[in-house]
Amino acid sequence: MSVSGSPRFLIGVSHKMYFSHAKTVDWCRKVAAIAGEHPALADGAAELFVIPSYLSIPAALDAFGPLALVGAQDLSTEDSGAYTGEVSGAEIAELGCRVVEVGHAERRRLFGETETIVAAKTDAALRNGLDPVLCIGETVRTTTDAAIGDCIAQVNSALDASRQAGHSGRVIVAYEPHWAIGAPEPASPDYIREVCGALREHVRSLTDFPDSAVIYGGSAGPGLLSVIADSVDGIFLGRFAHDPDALRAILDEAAEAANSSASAGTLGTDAPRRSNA
Ligand SMILES: O=C[C@H](O)COP(=O)(O)O
Repeated sequence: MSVSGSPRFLIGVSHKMYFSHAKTVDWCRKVAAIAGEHPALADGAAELFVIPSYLSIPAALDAFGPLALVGAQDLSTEDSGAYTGEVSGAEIAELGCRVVEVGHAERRRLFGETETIVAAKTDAALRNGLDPVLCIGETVRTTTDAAIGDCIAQVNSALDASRQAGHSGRVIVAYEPHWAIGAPEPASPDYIREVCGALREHVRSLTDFPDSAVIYGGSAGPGLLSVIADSVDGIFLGRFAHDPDALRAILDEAAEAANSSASAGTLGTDAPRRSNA
């Protein structure tokens, strides 16, 4: 059975700083070959986005063509000027990127990114026509209620500058509990379901940011999407997508989960509302 309408699951991968340029090119070619023949992408069950290092963006764009959205791991708060070492959203968009990561836990923890900077970067993405992959999450393991409160506050804070400037667009909220990043395993399925379910409800109420979505990241890998599919719009992968075959397995899961929800008649309610895919 094929899935009609908007892609049901966003499957994102960030390479962080793990790969050399040569390794990135090799990975992109292998994953593009998988994506080109995978029914999940052909049927609209999944949409892939790939975030390599800045220098490998043109090669990733070449390797994937229309098979995946390509993005950057960070962007400047500014669009041009005397900001040595920075890369603007304008240039990222000019290259053909469609998404950009903002506020990843590692940038907050290692590079001092504050809520104010995250909000400025989210706005820089939106005003340049890029979908921010807005990374949020509680720093320490806590109750789901506390995590939900913390995460909703982070989403609202990140969107504040754009609201004031009147900029809107699709925001891909990547819920990544900091304690689950770089860990042996993800947060438990029940924990993810509860937090992502509440976040999804909140994000769907943000009428200034239509088509927005909530995906889970933090040691995600094969086997996870199948058990959290009812509560998320996708997953965000790091280390456990380094093997291209792992990504194939996750696309298999996306196809199966999308077909099950279509058979159960829940696709219309679960599917992220999309306009620019
Ligand atoms: O950007 C991706 C996330 O931080 C997850 O990374 P990880 O799966 O290697 O923990």
